[in-house]
Amino acid sequence: MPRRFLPQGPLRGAIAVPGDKSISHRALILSALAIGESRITGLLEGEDVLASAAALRAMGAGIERGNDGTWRVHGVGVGGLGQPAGALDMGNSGTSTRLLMGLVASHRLTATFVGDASLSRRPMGRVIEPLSRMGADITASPGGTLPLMVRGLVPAVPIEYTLPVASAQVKSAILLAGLNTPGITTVIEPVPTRDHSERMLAGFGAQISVEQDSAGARVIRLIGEAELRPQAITVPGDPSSAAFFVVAALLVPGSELLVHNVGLNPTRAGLFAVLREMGARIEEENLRDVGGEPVADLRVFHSALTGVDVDPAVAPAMIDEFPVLFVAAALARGRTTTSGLEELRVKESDRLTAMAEALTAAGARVSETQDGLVIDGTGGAPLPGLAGNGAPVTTHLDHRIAMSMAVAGLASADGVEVDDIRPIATSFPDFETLLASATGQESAR
Ligand SMILES: O=C(O)C1=C[C@@H](OP(=O)(O)O)[C@@H](O)[C@H](O)C1
Ligand SMILES: C=C(OP(=O)(O)O)C(=O)O
Repeated sequence: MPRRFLPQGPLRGAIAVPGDKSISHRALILSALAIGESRITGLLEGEDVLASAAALRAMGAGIERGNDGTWRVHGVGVGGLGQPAGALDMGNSGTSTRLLMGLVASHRLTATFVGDASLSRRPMGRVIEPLSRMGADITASPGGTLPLMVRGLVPAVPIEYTLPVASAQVKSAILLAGLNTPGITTVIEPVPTRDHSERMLAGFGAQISVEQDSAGARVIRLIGEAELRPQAITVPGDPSSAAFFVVAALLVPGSELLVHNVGLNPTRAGLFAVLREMGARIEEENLRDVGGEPVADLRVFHSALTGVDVDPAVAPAMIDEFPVLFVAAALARGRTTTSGLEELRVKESDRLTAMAEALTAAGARVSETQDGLVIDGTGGAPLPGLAGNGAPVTTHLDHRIAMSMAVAGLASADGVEVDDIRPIATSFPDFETLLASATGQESAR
């Protein structure tokens, strides 16, 4: 389904972003493993999270949405999941796949994981390797991709595993497998990644500790055969969704937008730090704690941005925000360079190539390196855009490419046409409604 995103006037007023996708997956999974009823408010009702919910239901958890939007989950206890009747359809969701593979690895059941064309290209070897060491029997398609089958082992074998790639999904898969494994499962993380699993496991009563070793790596230890207590969870707003509105408000002259309910966990907030370094005026208001996570409202003002060299060390804390950062860089003054971003090539699309092609088509000056993009910005002038003259940009079943190029369209002279906006529903079903509200277009729709 194509859509043309035309230049718009300022973004004003206030919006609230939907629940955090990473935290929503974890809230459902841990609730399904607690004994008794958990309640979740603010759950992201995007396709990715709903794929996790459907899979957990298929393995025996009771999961219902109340009319007031609260989700009730009847957990079956650690070790209590049962054999699903059919294949588990993970749709477009890497997080669902990798976390649930971890869960199945230490349960007495066999599950087949399938997904869409994008997910079926993504590497699963990174979870197959440690989960096989724990005793799971995993048969994957050539290249270690979906469809694949996981036969869990009970009792599984605890491992000590140093992450070869900075990946919260791999870390979480091992910890989830460790929940039903006797003994201590240890994950060593040389580069810190998002820590929602650790925080939420502690909240559910698991015995988990995090220390730094002498080399500065995080050492996470989980005592297995855990008993989880049901919780009432409020999911904070997703900084990865807020990112599109923050960048749009920075780029469109005259904007002043209040974005309510933005999760600011330091392992997720890298984009806001980089944007401030580029000269962005982003103020934090009403800093508070929601569900064990720091949250604030962000007041964002149109700002003149200057290109920067982005330190690769910040990458894990903004790994999903690079596509929209590239849009900000395309309108900044001077050059922005990024490096150390090989992981972007194995997301829903190859996000380096996809964004280089899309931004170039919209008139930006971009060159692609092996591990990053180099972008020479317009100095605040709108991108030429490509409405009406040229093929629509290709989003490759990648929601973040679609939303990033929508933002580029707002900040362009002629608009940007995106070939397919359907993937946006995987993480941000209300994106277009909120965009219409922030740009004052509701009545026109
Ligand atoms: O654990 C998570 O919830 C996620 C981890 C990241 O993936 P990697 O673990 O592959 O870096 C991120 O890109 C993804 O959107 C969500
Ligand atoms: C990479 C992403 O998600 P997943 O890995 O869950 O598909 C994302 O949302 O940008």
